[in-house]
Amino acid sequence: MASKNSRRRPSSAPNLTMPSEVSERIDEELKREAALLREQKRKEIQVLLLGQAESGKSTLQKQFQLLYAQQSLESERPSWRPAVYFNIIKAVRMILSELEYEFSARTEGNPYTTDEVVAEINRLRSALLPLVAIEDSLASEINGGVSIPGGRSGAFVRSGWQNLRPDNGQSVSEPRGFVKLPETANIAAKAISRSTVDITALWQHRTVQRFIEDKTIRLDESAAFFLTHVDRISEPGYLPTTDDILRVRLRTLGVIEHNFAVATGGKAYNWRLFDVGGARGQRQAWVPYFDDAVSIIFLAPISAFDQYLEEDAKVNRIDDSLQLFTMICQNKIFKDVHLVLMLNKTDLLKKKLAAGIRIRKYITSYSDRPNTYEAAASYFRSHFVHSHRKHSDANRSLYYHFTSMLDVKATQKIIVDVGESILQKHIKRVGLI
Ligand SMILES: Nc1nc2c(ncn2[C@@H]2O[C@H](COP(=O)(O)OP(=O)(O)OP(=O)(O)O)[C@@H](O)[C@H]2O)c(=O)[nH]1
Ligand SMILES: [Mg+2]
Repeated sequence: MASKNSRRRPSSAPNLTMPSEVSERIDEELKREAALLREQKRKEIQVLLLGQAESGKSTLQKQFQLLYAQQSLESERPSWRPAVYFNIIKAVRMILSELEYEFSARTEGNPYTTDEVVAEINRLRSALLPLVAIEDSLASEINGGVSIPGGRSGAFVRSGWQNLRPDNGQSVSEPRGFVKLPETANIAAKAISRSTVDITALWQHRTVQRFIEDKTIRLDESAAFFLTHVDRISEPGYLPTTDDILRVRLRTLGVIEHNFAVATGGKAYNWRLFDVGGARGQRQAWVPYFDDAVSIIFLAPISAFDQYLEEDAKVNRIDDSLQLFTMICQNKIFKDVHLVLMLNKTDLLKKKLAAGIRIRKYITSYSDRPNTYEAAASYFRSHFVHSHRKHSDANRSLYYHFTSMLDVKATQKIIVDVGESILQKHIKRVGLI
């Protein structure tokens, strides 16, 4: 009996029945495409690097690059020069503006803000003014002319930023490995070379050192390193060392994908690492990348107990990190994700504790626990582990590591270990496709 539908079809309607060999060919093609896609998925390992701003995500990505794509790091090395100059200029500007503020409210009898000190600093300020004036245009050159929504200033990186150099040609008279600097970076290089003595005098000034010690002046974490190495950096043929590259601070904007070909057990895998901007305003950009991730590496800087968010000065950075981690543990979309926690910046934590900074002053619940690295590391770890236990799917394990992202040897060992466990998870997962 004819169906209702076929009765309704007008007699002029085309006959959609295909010859069987055509339909078989299409079936074959579809199968081939599906098999190709499956094969591609089998080879592709997607990993998200998550964590608040300055937690060390981009530094971990650089360590992956150093381990699995040394060649590409070599070719990018010259691109980091403007960023190193930017880090130096920003630090000088921050020191000078903090000093200006402190001097405007100075009190009688303070040996660090006497008339003589003010006169010395003012002389340095005048000498360094042309250098500081370059900061914004250098940031804009590094950013490729794009500014951060919301008007926040500074330099950041986004996808493909290394190729934004307007001129990376090499002339025959220049030494091998030398790459022409973009215009403003070139001006910055010359200004730094001319100002090396004044930068060092400012940096080593007893008032500056004292204000840094008592946190009147707060600088980016790598500022001290670059200011101490300004002589080396101001040399004409300067090329950033690996240590310089690991220390450079540039904010990540949006999500940047990095690909690494890694051979394991005779098989080639394509690791797709997604490095995200960690500031609060950036976090909504993470969402589209959640679905296909086999693993999340979450970075929590445990040295940040005495620091507050740049986005919200009332929020302690460890609190923010823990809240963010809790949200990730709770999110059902991640219930089958391989979760790795890197309790990062342990070198800085040790340094702060050795300098006598007391955790209890910033985190009252730390109470009268010893102010030692072992006690602090275990305390912070237990908070993250507890949050995971409380909010995660019961079947999901948490793999954690204490890390210092500037230590190449130790970090690479961790990357290999973590990589193996992520690969196991991946194989388990694709086995089900
Ligand atoms: N001392 C020390 N510094 C670190 C460590 N990890 C990262 N840093 C430094 O901390 C700064 C911030 O690191 P990034 O990797 O840029 O931070 P991020 O998480 O990518 O930050 P956003 O891109 O803003 O989200 C850089 O200057 C790094 O050199 C660490 O373990 N120890
Ligand atoms: Mg980053």
